[in-house]
Amino acid sequence: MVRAQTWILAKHFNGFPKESDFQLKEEELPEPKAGEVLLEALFLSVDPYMRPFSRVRMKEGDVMIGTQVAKVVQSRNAAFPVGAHVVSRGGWRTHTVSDGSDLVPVMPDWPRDVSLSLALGTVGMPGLTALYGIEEVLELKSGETLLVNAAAGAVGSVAGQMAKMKGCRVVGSAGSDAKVAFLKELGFDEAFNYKTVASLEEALKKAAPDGYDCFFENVGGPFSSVAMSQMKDFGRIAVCGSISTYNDTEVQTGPYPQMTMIVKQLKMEGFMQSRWEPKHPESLRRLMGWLKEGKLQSREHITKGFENMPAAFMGMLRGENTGKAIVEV
Ligand SMILES: NC(=O)C1=CN([C@@H]2O[C@H](COP(=O)(O)OP(=O)(O)OC[C@H]3O[C@@H](n4cnc5c(N)ncnc54)[C@H](OP(=O)(O)O)[C@@H]3O)[C@@H](O)[C@H]2O)C=CC1
Ligand SMILES: C/C=C/C(C)=O
Repeated sequence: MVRAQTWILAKHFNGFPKESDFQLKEEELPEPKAGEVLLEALFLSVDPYMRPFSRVRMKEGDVMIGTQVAKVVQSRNAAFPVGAHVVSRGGWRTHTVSDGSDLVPVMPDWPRDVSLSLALGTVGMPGLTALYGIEEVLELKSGETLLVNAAAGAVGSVAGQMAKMKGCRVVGSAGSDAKVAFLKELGFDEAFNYKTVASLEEALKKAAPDGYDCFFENVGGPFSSVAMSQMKDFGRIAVCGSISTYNDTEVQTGPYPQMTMIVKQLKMEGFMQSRWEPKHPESLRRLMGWLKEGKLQSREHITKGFENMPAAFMGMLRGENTGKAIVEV
């Protein structure tokens, strides 16, 4: 018998999440049956989607949704032997009994000198999101100018670096001066702190006086409207996320984008990285290749202790993370 800890959604979030919306529970897990494995979590991912998806995909009392890198500690499933590392969609749990259907083995030949936590970040779902946004949605081309917001985060930092690899001019916005310095370290051509600039419009104009060919949108809300007005004619916008709206209790309205889109003849496409799932293995190999070649830098914001999952989640929503937010058990 193993005693597992889980974090439960005690109460649907109303506005910004509170400590009391979560509840830590303990349970005794049964021994794995034929075809099952017992997993021990090593690293848990802290992702923005948990905020909006908790509302549509969860009910109160459910284990918080999420992915983790886990080690197989008991196995009655030949596909997942003891000692294997997997990415599991088991949620906020220290231990999980799984029949294997929600498990993806960590890439074979994962280098010893690369932390397995990156399978939740640069060489995982956020890295894939950046890659598909840049290549499949924007079809970014050499010489183009790209704007990325939430640029110092897990997705934005990879999107910006990929654009640099493609020979683009890249402008990033982020919420602190330390994050702006990080973006410069990554090779962004221009970066600014959207919280302290006197005018977002002026900051965007100053960074790219001729406007933007492409916009990798992670933030939504008022930032989006201002950025849209700075697009070049026939500009392309990849709508990846809308984090500035996730905690809203009332729907934000206007300014409405239609006239700007018509006059500038813009193309705007929302996407989920899961659309390209068949490409994931090859895409992960490409991300790992760039990492090993030193073309892609990766930063993590690691919080220690499973008991700190809610704090890490709320901290990420407040912008405390530079790079990928992770909890190490
Ligand atoms: N479509 C898809 O398939 C996927 C979409 N996403 C989306 O991509 C975006 C980035 O995700 P990810 O890289 O994992 O997260 P990050 O690592 O970027 O962490 C979230 C960051 O969002 C910023 N932020 C929080 N609140 C606001 C706000 N009100 N206004 C502006 N910025 C804010 C903070 O940075 P700062 O200090 O700069 O404000 C914070 O650090 C999210 O919108 C997420 O939902 C992520 C994965 C898949
Ligand atoms: C899969 C992730 C989706 C968002 C919106 O974060």
